[in-house]
Amino acid sequence: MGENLNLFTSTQHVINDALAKLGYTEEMYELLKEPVRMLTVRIPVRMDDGSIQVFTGYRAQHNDAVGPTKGGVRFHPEVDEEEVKALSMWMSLKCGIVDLPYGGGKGGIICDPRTMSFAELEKLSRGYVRAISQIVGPTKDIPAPDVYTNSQIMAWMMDEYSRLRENDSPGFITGKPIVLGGSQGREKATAQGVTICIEEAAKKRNINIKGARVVIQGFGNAGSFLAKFMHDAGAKVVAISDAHGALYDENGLDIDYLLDRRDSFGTVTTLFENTISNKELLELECDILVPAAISNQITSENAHNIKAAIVVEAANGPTTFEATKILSERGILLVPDVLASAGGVTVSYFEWVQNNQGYYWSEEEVNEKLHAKLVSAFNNVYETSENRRVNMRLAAYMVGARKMAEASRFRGWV
Ligand SMILES: NC(=O)C1=CN([C@@H]2O[C@H](COP(=O)(O)OP(=O)(O)OC[C@H]3O[C@@H](n4cnc5c(N)ncnc54)[C@H](O)[C@@H]3O)[C@@H](O)[C@H]2O)C=CC1
Ligand SMILES: O=C(O)CCC(=O)C(=O)O
Repeated sequence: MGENLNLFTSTQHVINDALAKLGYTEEMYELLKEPVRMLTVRIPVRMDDGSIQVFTGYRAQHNDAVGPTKGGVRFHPEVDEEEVKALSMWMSLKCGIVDLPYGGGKGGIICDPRTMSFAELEKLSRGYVRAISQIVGPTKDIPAPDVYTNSQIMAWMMDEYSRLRENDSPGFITGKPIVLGGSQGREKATAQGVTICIEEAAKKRNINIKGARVVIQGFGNAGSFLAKFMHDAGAKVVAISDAHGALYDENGLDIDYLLDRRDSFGTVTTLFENTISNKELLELECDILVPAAISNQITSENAHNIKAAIVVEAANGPTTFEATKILSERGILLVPDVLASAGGVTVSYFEWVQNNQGYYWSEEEVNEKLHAKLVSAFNNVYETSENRRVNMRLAAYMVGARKMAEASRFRGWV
């Protein structure tokens, strides 16, 4: 039988293992094995040429025992229902790992924003909010940015929701522009969280970040800010990539120049002639490898060829479960997505808290609180992995699942 590349069913396997290790019954797995709610919507948009295009969108809410559900909205041509379900389950785990009062949610629209005008994107964003408005809200389910969505799209969505409710509702969505109630530090938060995990993982492997060779797949929100943080910390970022290819320089790339030249979709390699493939990038000699783009990048086919000592997953689902096993057996320290990429939702939570209280914090305050949460989460997962003799992914699932399982039990659901 071939490798399981289905993100949803492979996630179910690990949740099942995690719950069994924690001593929960089969009934708890029955509850947590898929989202409690899944809405599919069709959104008609009048395009600039006068034609009508009907887009398909989703919103999945995995488990709301702990509190309202929370998670980003992805605009991408390859969005599908099972992927959105898996992404919502990972959000529940992330919120458990960093101890936020949320369950997991996630949304997506099948579209390619790179080929759409500003006006078309605005209509699509507003249409999506109208279509899902019954099941979302500041105390129900709070969206945020993800792949190919940004603060402008969050602003349109917040405005549409506020108009529908006839109430200014900044707490409906996070990742907003600062002037509309966004939080200091949210834009860079995912990369900050990944950086904190890299620092903690490097300590465990006695790697000095200064001078360490770092390879990053993806140069969007997560990847590009991470490249900057690593560069500023004295690491040598030897390769980065986008959807079109990768750039490699064994002496280190000029990150400030690349940041200056990348477009709003995280594309920069098209400006260069000398590129390598994303596949080659993953197998480069380096100390730290960070997949920060899309899912299913490290599989049983290339896991044996990964040269990094540490793999830190900024992206959601970049490593298959079979590849996780191979990397762990090879002694590579894998920091899983549900931990490494939790910086984004952590600062989204801070944004929501600030919106609810109407009082705003400085960037230093946000970063300090983020640092404390991520260091504690990393060490909790690492210790669980050591003490229970399980790999870091299973350990993270154990830590993440416990809170929602307990909340579900206390509510009398199981
Ligand atoms: N933005 C956030 O706050 C968070 C993002 N993430 C995850 O991080 C990953 C990246 O997200 P963002 O940086 O926000 O997205 P983004 O839209 O800002 O950037 C995506 C990057 O991935 C590249 N890419 C797209 N398709 C690719 C392909 N087939 N092969 C190689 N590269 C490709 C794009 O060219 C771009 O550089 C995703 O898996 C996302 O779910 C996770 C937690 C929070
Ligand atoms: O900021 C958020 O609420 C969610 C971010 C997200 O979608 C993710 O962590 O995958």
